[in-house]
Order: sequence, then structure tokens, then C-alpha cells
Amino acid sequence: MSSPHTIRWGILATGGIAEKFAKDLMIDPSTRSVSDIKHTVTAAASSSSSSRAKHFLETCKCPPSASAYGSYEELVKDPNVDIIYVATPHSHHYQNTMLCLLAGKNVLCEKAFTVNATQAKRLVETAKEKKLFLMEAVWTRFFPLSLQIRKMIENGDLGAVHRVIADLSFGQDVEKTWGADGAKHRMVNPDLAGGAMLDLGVYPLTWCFQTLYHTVPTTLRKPPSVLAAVEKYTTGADENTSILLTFPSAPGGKPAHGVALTSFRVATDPDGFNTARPAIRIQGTKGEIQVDGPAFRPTHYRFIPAADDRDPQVVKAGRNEEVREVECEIPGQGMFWEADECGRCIRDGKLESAGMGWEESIVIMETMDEVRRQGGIKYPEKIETIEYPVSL
Ligand SMILES: NC(=O)C1=CN([C@@H]2O[C@H](COP(=O)(O)OP(=O)(O)OC[C@H]3O[C@@H](n4cnc5c(N)ncnc54)[C@H](OP(=O)(O)O)[C@@H]3O)[C@@H](O)[C@H]2O)C=CC1
Ligand SMILES: O=C1OC[C@@H](O)[C@H](O)[C@H]1O
Repeated sequence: MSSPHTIRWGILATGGIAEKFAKDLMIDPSTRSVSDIKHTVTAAASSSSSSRAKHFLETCKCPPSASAYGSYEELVKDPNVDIIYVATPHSHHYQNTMLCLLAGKNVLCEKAFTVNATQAKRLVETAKEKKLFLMEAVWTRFFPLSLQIRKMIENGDLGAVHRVIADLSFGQDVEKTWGADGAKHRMVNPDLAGGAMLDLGVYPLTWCFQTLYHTVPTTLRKPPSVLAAVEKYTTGADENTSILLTFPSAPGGKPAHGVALTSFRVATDPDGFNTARPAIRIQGTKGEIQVDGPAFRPTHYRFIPAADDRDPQVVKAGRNEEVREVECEIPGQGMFWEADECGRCIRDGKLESAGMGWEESIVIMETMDEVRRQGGIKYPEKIETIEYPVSL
């Protein structure tokens, strides 16, 4: 057996998700039955100080030899880094990713990819020009659970898929949780591209797209039409957003509706996460897949065959023995699967991933642009611009 290919990561920013991601990189890949790829963290940078970066590396139990930088500019120059994970607020993704690409670094950039589709296109053009790998970090797409569900749809197990309903809603006391201290928190602050849709709504949209768009051969994929209803928080960021998508040609060849819901005010599951309540329903002529929440990190789904496809005696008796419950354990946070994908793409000289390709990231950004247009959500020009560099 050949030895695993080692990928050397640089972590740009030291906030909440950067810590989870770096800790996942340090997990032995054999715990998820991976033997072809290995990860190491060779550097981290904090915009506040090098001591913050050093503390981050220690907290995440990264190798003691890893370099700690007090600026992102220093990180991108490090020759011991193969790929940079960008973990700043969405407002900063365009500027930070461009910095990495122009310095010749491959990039995995957190969701939402950018603030708008024009920025996403510009990053993709730059990655192409520089022959660098670039991917939006939509980790959920690389879960075994997502791969299994996409395969079932592609195999026709659900028949023609007509509707997908997906929700990620948090039900917070917004004023107390994010609205205190002058509403500076990234979830509600327009300067940081705050709002429910760009932060949470990308997940229900991901479920609509990975089931109704990604599962269709590339030549037959058509972007959906968009209808949106949007309520704003006092800052102008969206707090309650419902999106109705019509995909002209879904799996099975018919049009399908995708309903993507997100809210800060009400919850997908008022009892909290991880109870046996579906956050996602994928409905086809031969049956339905229900995925229990949360939509960003689901671990359980069930397949319910359509009544017509079930044993009539079972249906008559009202029993559900033919419902198949599937548990998909995650040995860690679950961000390592997207990291493995980046590693394989870089090893194989691919600039984009088939699981989260450039075109699909751009179509999803265009969808969110249209929702914002219909809902009247505007962000400051300095974070919408494609000008580079801009100091934020
Ligand atoms: N995939 C997932 O499950 C998740 C993804 N995310 C995504 O990750 C990104 C970061 O989110 P999260 O880690 O929760 O955010 P945090 O606020 O916890 O961290 C963001 C970090 O970005 C850096 N930063 C640089 N400029 C700014 C600025 N002006 N204001 C605030 N922070 C700044 C800081 O790091 P430093 O001081 O070191 O430079 C900061 O710690 C978002 O795009 C979000 O959508 C978030 C949570 C979960
Ligand atoms: O990506 C995310 O998933 C988990 C949420 O808690 C977080 O706000 C969001 O950014």
C-alpha cells in the first residue's frame, strides 16, 4: 500500500469555526477509514496578534513546529503551506481569499463563499488563471450521509423527485444573543454581511441544490427561478427568510420545488437539535427521505417507501416495518471529510471539487443575490465590491 499524501494547512483567522476545523485536521484519518490522505497544520495567522495565533495552535494541539503569524499577509508567504483555510466572517472572504490566491496558495474558504456572485466569479477566474485549487467549505456535502442520499436519488430509489423542504432556523432571543453591544455580532451586523440567509440559509439551499440540481447530469442542470419573502432585523440584516425555488428539470426529468427556510426567531425544532424530527424532506414518487436536524450536521435519516410501493398488508395494518432508519456516526466535528476532498484534489492536480464545484457555488450565490434583491437587503459597498485590495 502506498503511503498517504500529506497536506500542509495554514489557518487564516482563529475564531470559533477555525478552532473546530483545526482540531478535526488533527484527528487520525484511520478513525474514519481514510488511509490515502493525511493532514498537518504548519501555520496559523491571527489579524490581532502572533500570540493569539500561538495560543490557537496550542489549543488545537497542532505540531509545535507550526508557525504563528500576527498578520494574514505573513501567512500567505509561508512556503510550508499547501492550502489555506479562510475562516473570517463572510464580509472578508473575497479580500482574504484573493490575498491567498494572488500569493499562489490553494484555498478552502468558509461558507457563505462571498457576499455576492460577482465576487465568487472573480475568485474563480483568479483560481483558474493561477491554476490553484479553490473550494467553498460546504462541509455537509462531504458527509457519508449526503453521499448516500445523493446516490439514492441518482439510482432512482425515490422515483421522480418533486419537492424538497429544508429548514435551518435557530429560534434565538436575537436582542440578547446577538443584538447586545450595538449589534456588532457577525450574525446581525451588515458590515460583516450578517443575516440569517448568508449564515444559516446556505444549508437549506445546499439541501435543495444537492438533491435537485447536483443529482442531475451537468448538461441538464438549469438554475432555479426564485421567489422570496424576507423580514429584516433592526440592523437591516435578514432575520426570517423563506425561499421558493423552481428547478425546471429535477431528478426524474420533471420540474421540482425546493423550499428553503431560515429564521432567527423560530426554531426548526423547538425542543433543540438531535431529536428525531426531520429538518429536511426529500419527496419523490417512490418514497421520501427525511433527514433529522440540524441541517448543517445531520447524523440520521430515514427512507419511507411510498404507500403504493409498500406491502398492502403492512399499509392496511398501519405498521411501518418498511421504513429504513439509517444512523451515520461522525467521529469528530465532521469537517475532516471536506479537508480529505481538498487533499485528494490537490494531490490529483484538480482545481475544483466535483462535490462542490465552482459553477454550483456561483449559482447558489446568484440565488442568494436574487433573494436579497427581492427582500431589499443591501450591504455596504466596501464589502460588495470586487475591488482589491480594500481595507475592511
Ligand atoms: N462550517 C461551519 O459549520 C461554520 C462556518 N462558519 C463560517 O465561518 C466564518 C467565521 O465564523 P466564526 O468562526 O463563527 O466567526 P468568529 O467571529 O468566531 O471568528 C471570526 C474570526 O475572523 C477574524 N476576523 C478578521 N476580521 C474580523 C472582523 N472585522 N470581525 C470579526 N472577526 C474578524 C478573527 O480572527 P483573528 O483575530 O484571528 O484574525 C475572528 O476570530 C463565517 O463565514 C461563518 O459563516 C461559522 C460557524 C460554523
Ligand atoms: O455554518 C454554521 O453552522 C452552524 C451555526 O451555528 C453557525 O452560525 C453557522 O455559521
